[in-house]
Amino acid sequence: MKLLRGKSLLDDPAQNKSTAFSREERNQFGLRGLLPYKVTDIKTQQERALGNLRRKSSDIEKYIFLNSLLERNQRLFYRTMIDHLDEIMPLVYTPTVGEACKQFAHIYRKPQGFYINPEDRGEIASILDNWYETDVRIVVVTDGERILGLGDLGANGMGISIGKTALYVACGGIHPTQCLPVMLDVGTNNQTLREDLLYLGCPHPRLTEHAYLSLVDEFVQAIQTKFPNALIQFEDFQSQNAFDLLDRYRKQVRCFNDDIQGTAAVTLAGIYTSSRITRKSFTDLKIMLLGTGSAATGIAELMMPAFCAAGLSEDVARSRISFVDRQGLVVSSREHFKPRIRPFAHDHASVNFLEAIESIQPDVLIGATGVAGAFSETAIRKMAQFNERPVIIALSNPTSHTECTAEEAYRWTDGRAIFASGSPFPSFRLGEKLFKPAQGNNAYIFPGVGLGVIASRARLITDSMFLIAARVLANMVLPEEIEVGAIYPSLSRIRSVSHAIAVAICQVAQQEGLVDDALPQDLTTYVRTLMYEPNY
Ligand SMILES: NC(=O)C1=CN([C@@H]2O[C@H](COP(=O)(O)OP(=O)(O)OC[C@H]3O[C@@H](n4cnc5c(N)ncnc54)[C@H](OP(=O)(O)O)[C@@H]3O)[C@@H](O)[C@H]2O)C=CC1
Ligand SMILES: CC(=O)C(=O)O
Ligand SMILES: [Mg+2]
Repeated sequence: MKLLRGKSLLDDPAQNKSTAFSREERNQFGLRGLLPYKVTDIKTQQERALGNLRRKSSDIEKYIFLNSLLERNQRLFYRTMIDHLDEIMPLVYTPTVGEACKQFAHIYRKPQGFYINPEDRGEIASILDNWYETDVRIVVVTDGERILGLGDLGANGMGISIGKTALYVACGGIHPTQCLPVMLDVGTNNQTLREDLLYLGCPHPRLTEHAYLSLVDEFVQAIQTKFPNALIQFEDFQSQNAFDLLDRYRKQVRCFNDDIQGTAAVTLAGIYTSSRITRKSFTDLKIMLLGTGSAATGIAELMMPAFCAAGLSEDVARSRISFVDRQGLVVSSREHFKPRIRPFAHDHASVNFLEAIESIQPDVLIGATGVAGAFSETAIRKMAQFNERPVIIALSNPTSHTECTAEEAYRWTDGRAIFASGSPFPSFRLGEKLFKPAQGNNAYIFPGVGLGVIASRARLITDSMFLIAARVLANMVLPEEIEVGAIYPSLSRIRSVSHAIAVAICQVAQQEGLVDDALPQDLTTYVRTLMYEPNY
């Protein structure tokens, strides 16, 4: 790290300690006179930061404040975030990041991350030399076409890459210098954005077909060349591209798609835990998915090996999973199918969503539609008619797009629902009973997977890694959490979750022959020593 002095030192977010510079450091680094008298510690700085944060009157103002703190003093930002995850994660990540993406061009202060656009074609590898860090291990890339449930936000989608990298650091212990958020700006089909004077992305329609794919190819190749130890996380791509790119690279490149694979793992973990609460056997469960996009399809495709590993035949496993789309239950008599959904079509009469619930009587209902209110009162009440404890997982983000709220799920089931949602809901009291809804978000998975891949230097990222991540996550839910109906561990333990997932990923990587150099015997200690702890 380059040794800085004076104003340059105070302006460098990675090295700045601000008022925590000691008298000796102030002397040594030419800081005398540039700081007020008192030397404070990080805890006191945190108090000031939290006070300033809490004085802001809206979440988007809090987001702006936190972002500028990150730009001022990286260690103070991450220490505060880690110590106050319940309060800060919803401001840095969903739901606030959704609003921040919508307003990205209007609240823009300073460049963060890396922007690539079609004019960079043929030069991506060389312009990556402009990135000022050399040991990049995590690349989170989006093209902004499906940001949360908000649709095409073009280059404004950079907010999601930035938010995910903040979680890699805070929840997964990856060093900030090792993370690179990327916006692959291929244009936007969002006319309103294109006409917005302040919009900062390429104001033309999206690249498609060969022009699109060849740019992504060049980007992936350039990352391989420039940062050979990095993994690439594809985030918030439109569904067809998401699957096409994953299929294209997953056997050659250390990469995964978070919306497909990370979401599948967190949902599977929730399903495992729910059967501890309902005392139903995992292999008896019937799962119904509303939506047939990246998240829902990924879940079904990971449920299959999970069911089969638990003893079901492929046919029986498949019969336990049903999809509902805009037309109703996906049935085999249909003429047109999405290819990945066809295997899950049921030999069943064509019925609408409500009739499908009534007829199939699923144990678990999962929403991945991006549509607010897609779980109606009638749908939830039906689930509660034949399930003592209906499992309702409303994955869609941000909160304004959730299939149902926590309060609705509990009220409409007289408090019997086992509920989780993509974005957080506050605790909720119904009569005497206090409910603490859990957050079913891939944030429980990708930081640990990333840490494990960094630790093992696994060449590829496989489905077995997501299966084990789900198992580890489920096993970490405590009896007292089960007691209040939570199917995920408390967020305050997310770093331990990531650590445990990473250790398991190292083991799988070794078993699958994806590791070149032998790993230390004591993986638990080894992985822990890799985890970044922000302190001065
Ligand atoms: N909690 C978490 O960790 C995660 C949450 N998500 C959230 O899940 C949501 C979906 O993401 P993703 O799968 O990637 O998005 P996609 O766009 O790939 O899929 C959305 C799906 O929902 C379907 N759909 C839309 N409206 C309805 C409706 N009224 N009835 C039935 N189906 C409907 C769409 O149908 P059609 O194909 O016909 O348009 C499409 O199949 C988003 O809100 C996202 O934020 C995603 C990843 C992780
Ligand atoms: C959580 C997430 O990845 C999404 O909503 O897209
Ligand atoms: Mg996503």
